Amino acid sequence: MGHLELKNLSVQFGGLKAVNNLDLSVAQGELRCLLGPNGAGKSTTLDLICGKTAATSGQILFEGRDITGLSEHRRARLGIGRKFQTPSVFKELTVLENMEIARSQNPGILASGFVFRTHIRGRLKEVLELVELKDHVHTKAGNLSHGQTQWLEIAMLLIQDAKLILMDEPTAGMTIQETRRTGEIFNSLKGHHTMIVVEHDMTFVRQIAETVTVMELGALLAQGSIEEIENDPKVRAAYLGNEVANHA
Ligand SMILES: Nc1ncnc2c1ncn2[C@@H]1O[C@H](COP(=O)(O)OP(=O)(O)OP(=O)(O)O)[C@@H](O)[C@H]1O
Repeated sequence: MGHLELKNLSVQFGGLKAVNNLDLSVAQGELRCLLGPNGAGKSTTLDLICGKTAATSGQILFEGRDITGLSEHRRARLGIGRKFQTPSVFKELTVLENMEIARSQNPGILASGFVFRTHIRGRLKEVLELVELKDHVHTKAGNLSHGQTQWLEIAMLLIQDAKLILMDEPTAGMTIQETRRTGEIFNSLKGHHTMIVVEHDMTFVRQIAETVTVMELGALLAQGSIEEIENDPKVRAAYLGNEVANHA
């Protein structure tokens, strides 16, 4: 039994089956890369898992529990964290204040900041060190670089102890150095957090990949190691051929 299981999952928007009878099993602590051409249904799959979109049919099991009918909020409470493409940090607040809010999940609890600091200082330090923001705790989030803002968001999911982290193109807009560092961060999270990462940057995918799942037209096209995927004629025809051509 995987940490997360999608069984025959579908969602239909009007006449379009954006996700079509998808089966997927992701093990505890695994980092799964999700690839596929534009419109393949990758983001919609993340929407279905976090509860932003309701499934038309099929099942979603998280830690063995059927969460298909639960609200987005309830799923978040169970430890499913989503990082969207657009950052959702509070720009006027510092890195530390953003982390405090993430931890409390309720801005009203800021008043208990002292208790917060004493209790989770160790973990906070560890997380901020990991994302290289420990020297920026008093920097306003609005003054961080693009890469740092993305890392702050990841740190906010980590401090919430998200068990399953869903990320949609986390390296979009990052420099080569920031992308590489993001890969190192993800690699160090393996085994501790289950992650599903939608990505187009193949250099990054090669850096972090364990099992790779490729979608096309809402369905599973291929699954395997990065070598298997890159050498799969079906995948090359549907996706990687274009990617290589686009980035040549
Ligand atoms: N809320 C919605 N209403 C109607 N159609 C939608 C909705 N969300 C997604 N779609 C459609 O579903 C299909 C799958 O979209 P999705 O964004 O999941 O693809 P993707 O694989 O993430 O693509 P990309 O790589 O471009 O982000 C697309 O044809 C999209 O237009």
